[in-house]
Amino acid sequence: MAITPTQLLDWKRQQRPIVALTAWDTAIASVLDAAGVEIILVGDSLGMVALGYDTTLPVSLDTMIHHTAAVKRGVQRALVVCDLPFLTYQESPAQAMGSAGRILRETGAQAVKLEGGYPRMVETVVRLTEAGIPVMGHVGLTPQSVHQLGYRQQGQDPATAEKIRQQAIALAEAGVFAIVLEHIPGDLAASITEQLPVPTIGIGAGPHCDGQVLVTADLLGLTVKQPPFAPAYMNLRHTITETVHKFSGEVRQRQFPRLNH
Ligand SMILES: Nc1nc(=O)c2c([nH]1)NC[C@@H]1CN(c3ccc(C(=O)N[C@@H](CCC(=O)O)C(=O)O)cc3)CN21
Ligand SMILES: CC(C)C(=O)C(=O)O
Ligand SMILES: [Mg+2]
Repeated sequence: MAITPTQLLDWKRQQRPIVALTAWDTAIASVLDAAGVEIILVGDSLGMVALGYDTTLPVSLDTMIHHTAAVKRGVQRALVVCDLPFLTYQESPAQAMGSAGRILRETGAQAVKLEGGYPRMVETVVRLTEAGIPVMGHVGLTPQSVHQLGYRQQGQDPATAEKIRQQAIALAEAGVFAIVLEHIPGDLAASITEQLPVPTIGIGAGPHCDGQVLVTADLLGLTVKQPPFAPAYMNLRHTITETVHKFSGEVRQRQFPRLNH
């Protein structure tokens, strides 16, 4: 049975933590899905990790659709969420409807995610959810605003902390089924999590969110430069390097292929 946004709401009520990870291709998506991850996010961070850009801003809607369709083909159970990329939704609710509509129709993803909160995104979230499109919010460090915010932790002083809280409340009232809280103090995330009726999914937001998300390449130790809040659970760069060295050695010694290959 596929995971639904409604189910995740129940999980919050039952205080059952939600596991979310990113993917951008069929191979990794199918492994994450079989391993029991609840949410697979096709994050626009793929622009940085898979495509080598310095920021997420160059990622296009066509690129997100291309990768999300690949991810969806590898997934049976997890909820597949696609990031709306920079300037494909901020202009107007109508623009957001067009972009989200293409994502759902052309990829089979069940939901979209957008960055930002009150007042700009509220009307957009209302319109999308009224049209039957589940929306995930994202506040705190919003990487599409890197040229205003940098990649620093947000909400350190009481005024910006309060602004982030109000954005989260407004998004929940507008109808998001979950909200990503990125790179904010743990006590702020804990207090927002307690206050909101919808699940919070933290990244660099402490242990008291309803779920956690990481960029899978960070989790696996494949990223060149990890964000400070993203611990590598293994060193995949090292493992791949050793394996390639082993293969290279066998080719150069004419040990590969062996007769049984
Ligand atoms: N691989 C990867 N993982 C991520 O979590 C991620 C991306 N890419 N790309 C999109 C955004 C960018 N993220 C980042 C990137 C860097 C920092 C970071 O280094 N922060 C430092 C220094 C900030 C500064 O002053 O520039 C910090 O101490 O907060 C944080 C979040 C999170 N997101
Ligand atoms: C880090 C997550 C929340 C994200 O937005 C992304 O991967 O693009
Ligand atoms: Mg993103």
